Amino acid sequence: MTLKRLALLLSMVLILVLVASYWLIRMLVIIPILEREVASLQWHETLAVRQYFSQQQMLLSDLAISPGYDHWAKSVLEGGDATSRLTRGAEVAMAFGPDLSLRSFLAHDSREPDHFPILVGEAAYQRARLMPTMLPEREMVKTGLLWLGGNLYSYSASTVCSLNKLGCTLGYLLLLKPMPVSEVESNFTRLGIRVTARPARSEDLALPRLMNLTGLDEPVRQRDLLIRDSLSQGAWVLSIVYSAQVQHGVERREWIAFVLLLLLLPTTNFLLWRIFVTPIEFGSDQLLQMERERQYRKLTVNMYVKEFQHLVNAFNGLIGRVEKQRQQLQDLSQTDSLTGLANRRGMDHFAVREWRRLCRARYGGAVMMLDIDDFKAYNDEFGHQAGDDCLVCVARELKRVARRGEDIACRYGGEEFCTIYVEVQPETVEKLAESLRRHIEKLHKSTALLKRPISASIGVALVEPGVDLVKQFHDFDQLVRIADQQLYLAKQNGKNQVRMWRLSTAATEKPA
Ligand SMILES: Nc1nc2c(ncn2[C@@H]2O[C@H](COP(=O)(O)OP(=O)(O)OP(=O)(O)O)[C@@H](O)[C@H]2O)c(=O)[nH]1
Repeated sequence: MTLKRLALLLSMVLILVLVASYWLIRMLVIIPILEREVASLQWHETLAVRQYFSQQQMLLSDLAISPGYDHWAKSVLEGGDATSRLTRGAEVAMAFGPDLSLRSFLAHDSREPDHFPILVGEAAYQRARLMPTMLPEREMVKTGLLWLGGNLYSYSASTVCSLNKLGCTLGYLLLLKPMPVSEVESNFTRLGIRVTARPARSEDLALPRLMNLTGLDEPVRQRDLLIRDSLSQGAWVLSIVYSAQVQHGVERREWIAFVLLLLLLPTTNFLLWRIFVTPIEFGSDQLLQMERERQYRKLTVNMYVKEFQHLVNAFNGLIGRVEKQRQQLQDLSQTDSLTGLANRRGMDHFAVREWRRLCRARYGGAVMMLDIDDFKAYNDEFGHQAGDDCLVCVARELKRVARRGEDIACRYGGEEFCTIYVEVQPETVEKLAESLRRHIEKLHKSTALLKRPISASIGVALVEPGVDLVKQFHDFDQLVRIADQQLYLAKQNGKNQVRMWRLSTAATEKPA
């Protein structure tokens, strides 16, 4: 798998992990917390509804036990105006407005005071035939909610005594306060709660009761609560649609966040690409190129990631050390250990490089072969060590005359040396060769290493600037062979002399 694909895959996995994590946190943490919160809020909203209804009943209850109630009730029952201020106790009822109505009825069964038969209207009043005076000590005041003729009422029922031929008959006064459904609904609309009421059906009787708010821990959108009417033994259902809701579905904001997250994909991919892929690709391309060319260099890549940069630094350090060791090995393999000059391999290496330049630039050059005369005799006379010292002394002289960067002096083998001069004037080479010969002649005077005077024969192959070498020679060795031939001629001619072969642009002569 390529790094590009890996980066793409990683960024996709990253997004998926983000979405999955969000989803899990939402389902396992946020929603349960929300549900608890909403359940608590809904509980309070239910409580507010219950309190509203309780308050309505309490108001009637307060009215029924207030001191002016009896007189007011009596006058109203006898046809007085319920809202008249002249009626004693009317102020008690004034708080309820003109909607308040008072009904009376006889106790159906005084043994069951909790269950009043509902008798309303004129008939009930006639049957009650109330005495002009009410019993001051009413046995009880009962309050509740009543669904009557399609309307909702809050009521209070209190006992009264009606005198007739049979004596005192227990009766009831029913104080009714209409609670229009629209009014109830609008009362809760301002709280964000929607409340509707309807008569209960038989299947509704199992619903939880409004006045008993236990077991309402689960948040729901709408809750139906049963209100039992103890007067009529009827029941009705109050439906509460809560303002506090748990949104289980994915919200628009979440979709937007999800889309933004998807848009993050190319962004994260780009960042992964820039931070990881591009530098690594660049580095690996460099490594592949090095492998192809078999030339190892330091990586020139800047990693953004610290650890990767450490790897690059370590690689570069390693390459640096290997290159240094390779250079040392190359130097060693191309250096003569006795004299410190380049050996034959070193000379070949140099020659191949310079030959190309020589051919291309035609700046001229020279190969000088030098051989110590009668070195065997010197060796035999003073020993091998003295012979080595002699070689070292001659090598120093060669170094001295080939000190320019472009020149190279090397030990060609045994007591034979070779110096290559590039970009040099012919006269200079002549002078250098002759001066070298003379210096070697007088060398014993300047160093104690030499036991006696020595001499050297020199053969030179000189190519003047401008000569087209390609036309004349196959390779550099041809020049070396010519110089060697000149050396041979110098030896033949009596040694301790310089023999020079020269190729000028004008000359057409072939080497001898
Ligand atoms: N001490 C020492 N002697 C060496 C070394 N390499 C070669 N020789 C000796 O150099 C001598 C070369 O002798 P020859 O080839 O006969 O040449 P020559 O005696 O110089 O005679 P001409 O070249 O004709 O002047 C041999 O005796 C080799 O043993 C070396 O590294 N150290």
